[in-house]
Amino acid sequence: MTEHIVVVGAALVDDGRLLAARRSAPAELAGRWELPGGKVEPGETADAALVRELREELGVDAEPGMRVPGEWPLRPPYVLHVWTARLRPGSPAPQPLQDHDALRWLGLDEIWDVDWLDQDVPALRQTLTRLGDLRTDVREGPGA
Ligand SMILES: Nc1nc2c([nH]c(=O)n2[C@H]2C[C@H](O)[C@@H](COP(=O)(O)OP(=O)(O)OP(=O)(O)O)O2)c(=O)[nH]1
Repeated sequence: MTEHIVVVGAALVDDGRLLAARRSAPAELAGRWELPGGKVEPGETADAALVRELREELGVDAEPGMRVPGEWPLRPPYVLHVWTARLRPGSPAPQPLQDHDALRWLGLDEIWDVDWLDQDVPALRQTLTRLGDLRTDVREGPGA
């Protein structure tokens, strides 16, 4: 039986915008955009991993919200889970400290303006249906 290892991606929302992060490594992923996050460590809960990864990668103090239903396959043995998150009051603004070389806050009409990792596109589509205010008027994805 193949064990899945969960990668948590944060749908970090602030002021009606979603944060996208551009990967700086490894070479095959560099330049593509993703939800910030990372691997859940053994014995760690997903929401704890999310808070840890966002602190390490972005320097923010984040509060996890809800898990977006679904699981998206990445390179085996990894699978992507998405959680909504927001910045706690007083959190520093995100900076690309680790793993990323650019960040963008995307408004409603900008979600599909960046070159998301292919495997993130279905996860994002599902996430957008769960994001309340961000949902309205969002196009359905590349080619839609
Ligand atoms: N964080 C994140 N990783 C993603 C997404 N989509 C996607 O394919 N991945 C892949 C990239 C990596 O191969 C893997 C996550 O690894 P990572 O490098 O972000 O995780 P990490 O910080 O725990 O890494 P590590 O250096 O400790 O091994 O999942 C996504 O939306 N967010």
